[in-house]
Amino acid sequence: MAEKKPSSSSSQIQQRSNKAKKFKQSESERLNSLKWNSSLPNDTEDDPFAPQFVGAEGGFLSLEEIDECDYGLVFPEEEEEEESKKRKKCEADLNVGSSDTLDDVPNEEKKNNAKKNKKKKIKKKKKKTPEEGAGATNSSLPCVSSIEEVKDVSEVVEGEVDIDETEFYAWNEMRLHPLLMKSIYSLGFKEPTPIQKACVPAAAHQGKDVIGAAETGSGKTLAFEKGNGDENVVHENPLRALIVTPTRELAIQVADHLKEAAKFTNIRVISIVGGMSSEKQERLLKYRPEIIVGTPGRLWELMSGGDEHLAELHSLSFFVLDEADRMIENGHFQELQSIIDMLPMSSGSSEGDSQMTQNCVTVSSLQRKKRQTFVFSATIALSADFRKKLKRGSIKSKDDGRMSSLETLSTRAGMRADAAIIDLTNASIMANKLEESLIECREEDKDSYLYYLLTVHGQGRTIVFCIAYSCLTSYFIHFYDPCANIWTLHAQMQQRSRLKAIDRFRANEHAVLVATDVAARGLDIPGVRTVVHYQLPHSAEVYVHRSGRTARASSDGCCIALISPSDRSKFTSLCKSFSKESLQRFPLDMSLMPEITKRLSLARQIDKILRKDSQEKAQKSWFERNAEAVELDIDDNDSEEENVNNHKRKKKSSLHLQKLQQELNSLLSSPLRPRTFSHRFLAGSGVSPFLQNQFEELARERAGNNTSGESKRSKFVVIGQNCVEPLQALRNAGDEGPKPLVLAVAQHCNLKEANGVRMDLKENPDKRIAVNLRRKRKEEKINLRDKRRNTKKALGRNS
Ligand SMILES: Nc1ncnc2c1ncn2[C@@H]1O[C@H](COP(=O)(O)OP(=O)(O)OP(=O)(O)O)[C@@H](O)[C@H]1O
Repeated sequence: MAEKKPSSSSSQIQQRSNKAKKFKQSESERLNSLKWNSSLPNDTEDDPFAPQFVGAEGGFLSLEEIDECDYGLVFPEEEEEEESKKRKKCEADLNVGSSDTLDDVPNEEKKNNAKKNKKKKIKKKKKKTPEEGAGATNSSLPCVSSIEEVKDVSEVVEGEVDIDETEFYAWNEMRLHPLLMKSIYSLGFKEPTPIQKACVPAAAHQGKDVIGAAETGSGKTLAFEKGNGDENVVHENPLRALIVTPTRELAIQVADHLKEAAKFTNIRVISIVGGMSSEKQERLLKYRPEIIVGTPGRLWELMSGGDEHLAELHSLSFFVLDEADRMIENGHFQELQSIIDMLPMSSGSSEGDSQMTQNCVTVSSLQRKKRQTFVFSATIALSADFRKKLKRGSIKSKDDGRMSSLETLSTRAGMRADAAIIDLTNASIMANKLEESLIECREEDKDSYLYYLLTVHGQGRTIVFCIAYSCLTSYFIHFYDPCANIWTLHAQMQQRSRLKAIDRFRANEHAVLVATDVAARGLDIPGVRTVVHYQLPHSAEVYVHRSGRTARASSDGCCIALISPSDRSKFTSLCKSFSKESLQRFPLDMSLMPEITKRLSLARQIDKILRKDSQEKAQKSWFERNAEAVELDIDDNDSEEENVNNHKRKKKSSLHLQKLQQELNSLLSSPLRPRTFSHRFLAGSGVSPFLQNQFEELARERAGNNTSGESKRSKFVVIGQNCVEPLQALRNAGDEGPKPLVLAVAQHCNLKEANGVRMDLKENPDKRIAVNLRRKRKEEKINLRDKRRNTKKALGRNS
């Protein structure tokens, strides 16, 4: 019988695998001569994970030590295909799961992703030579056939991302894993931020624990992602990294960042947070993802419920506390304490302590030593005397009763005494490019000033922070913008609505988010230009985090605090904690305030009537419902006269309501007018999209009403628009030079005329007052002179 010839593709696979084996052999000889600097122990005898995770001389795997098979960098052997298929299925499920968890992802986005994937595939196909193409078809990972190719990272990414390798010099210096570098290229991060530069070598190359403090928006998330990204993949999928964050939104955001950073690897990331279906999360945990990001409450719920994957804390290589100082605040997160107690103890703790780990498998001391702990926050350094300790670089290994709770927690989490302590915060703790300012006003006028900021300067995204959501009553939100570019976020909302609010806020570049402090920490939404502190927070830390939602990642932004007399002392002590003498006052055009006050007063009256009505209805229906429940017939005991009076009262109130509504609508349909409003031109210190819409609406209305040729006189033209953001307004106020022209709406004029005529330059109120005074004095002088002349004349006549 003729011998069956192996198919050409299988012989190619065979050749490839032989080539890879030969290469590996020669590489391992070369590796023996390489030095590896590591703080980790060399003794790996009793460490079951050592072969996979620890380099030849301890620490992370070096680039030369990377086994390409673990990254899917060689084409899968035939017997591996089955497993690869299984894995892909799991991944697909996980993806479905995660998008389920965030099932508010707009369909369009999903479609775009699908399109992108398609594009990528086409690109890859084009690049492949015939031999490359043969084996690569089964790999879900990039088509790299040998480790030599992996070394030149730019080649791996070529064709998908435009790369000038020299631009990424600083990253290349860090010798990160090629697949991680690929993600960095695709993210377009040209160079590491200072905190990344400081943390990555300590964490990834020296294997150290890290306590990191750096300003908000400085890239701390990616600083600990490096540790995770340098991972190897193990087919038994133990839990490798556990990241704990204080809020659900932050956990989901960090998980998304990690997914992005690990997108070219097989590493799977899920978020475990409260407010979402725990059954679904349990199902996702069955796929044994390597990285879990979660909030303490739900994590502990599932852990204590006996989830197998979560109980495998002995396999943990990385334990991260993000926004650590928030989690140790008094009365918060008892669950975090419990989770930490489940961790196998580090070498710093006594052996006996490991008995505390009830659900955990008992592990060797070596495994415990191998776990790295990372603690991050922008405001760690603010807490008590921790800053001094950070500077001295002294973290005590034993609780002598004088440690701060953060130190206690770090120690309990197994933080080693030689942890790298990186404090990059400046004296003021705030982000470098953040401009702070304040508006002093009465408590009851805060709504008016907020309305002013949003209508006159509403460019870019704005977050308005308050302590309790109820302080900014719904009337403001409805009346400010009925076409609803304003969203709310607070803890009483359902989790799905919370995520939806964030998505919608992200989707519109001029949206407003009214939020409580659940949004203060960690939320990374690009394009937030302004943060308004409608109410001051209870602590300096929260002020820093709130303000840090703008001016992120080297961009600029501003925050404005509304300070009422009762806020003054709180604000002074807040400024003291940042060593600030004074803050700039936000420049205001007070001539707009009377009209704003009028609009708000109408809106308040309307809201009062509506609320009274709905309360009455609710009371009535409550009474009727209860009567019905006990089968009571309700007699209408009111006399005829009372009924008539009631009816009259209701009619009167509804007429009044109608009138108020009409009045408000007519005000809202025209732009804000300054007190000294010229019907020829209108100019302001800045025009928000909202105001701009109003102008345009008005111009359209005028054009519609006047179709004849003689309509020129009543035509509105919107010209010379040059929006002024709050930040710009602040900077202009500081400038000595002329203020920018902003907008002119010209009645009965053409563009030329409008440009040529007087524009209202944005003046500072003090200047205006001075001009008025001068004019008054001049008038008084003239009057006096005339009087004197008259008396002289009269005297002359008499004599
Ligand atoms: N090397 C980099 N180059 C450019 N942008 C980066 C870099 N690293 C991170 N970023 C971006 O900077 C933004 C802020 O990063 P991140 O959320 O990690 O900041 P953070 O320090 O954790 O802030 P916070 O203290 O407020 O939580 C993110 O949008 C991130 O994508």
